[in-house]
Amino acid sequence: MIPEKMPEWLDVLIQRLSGLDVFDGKIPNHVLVNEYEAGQGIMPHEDGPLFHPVISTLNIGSYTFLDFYYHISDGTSQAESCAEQERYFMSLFLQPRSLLLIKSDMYNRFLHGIGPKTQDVITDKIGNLGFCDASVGEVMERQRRISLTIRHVPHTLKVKLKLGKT
Ligand SMILES: O=C(O)CCC(=O)C(=O)O
Ligand SMILES: [Fe+2]
Repeated sequence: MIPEKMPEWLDVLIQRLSGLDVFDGKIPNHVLVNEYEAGQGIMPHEDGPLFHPVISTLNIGSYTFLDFYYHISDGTSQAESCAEQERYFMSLFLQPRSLLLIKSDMYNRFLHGIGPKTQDVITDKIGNLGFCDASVGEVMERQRRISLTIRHVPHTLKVKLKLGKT
């Protein structure tokens, strides 16, 4: 990764996050902005070793659900199946204006993804339901959502990127 100066509006957020001391004293240097219209999701994946050991996501706009799945190589009976549905572990309810931190087992042992849905029915498979403004059986409509995934990349190149005139 080639380092570039953060836009000021992101710098403000990064400073506030750094103050929470969730990055082990490091200053986050990588931000991914994703936009989802209702019905758009992201396939189950792992973020890999580059961003290990913690990723943080600020949720803006709509709520969504982040779904967790066993790795095929996990060694548990659920993981033996290749079918996504059977490898499903649980979901987290991501509320608007909330901050999500993924680390430890949730980073290492599970894939995460967002289903391409426009509507959700709240179930008891939601790990953080007790902390959310939602109850089992409730039906919710997804709207446009923007996520800022803020991470620290340990190894960056020591060159500056020059765009435009040479
Ligand atoms: O939008 C999100 O909350 C998840 C994004 C994500 O998992 C990723 O970009 O790796
Ligand atoms: Fe991810």
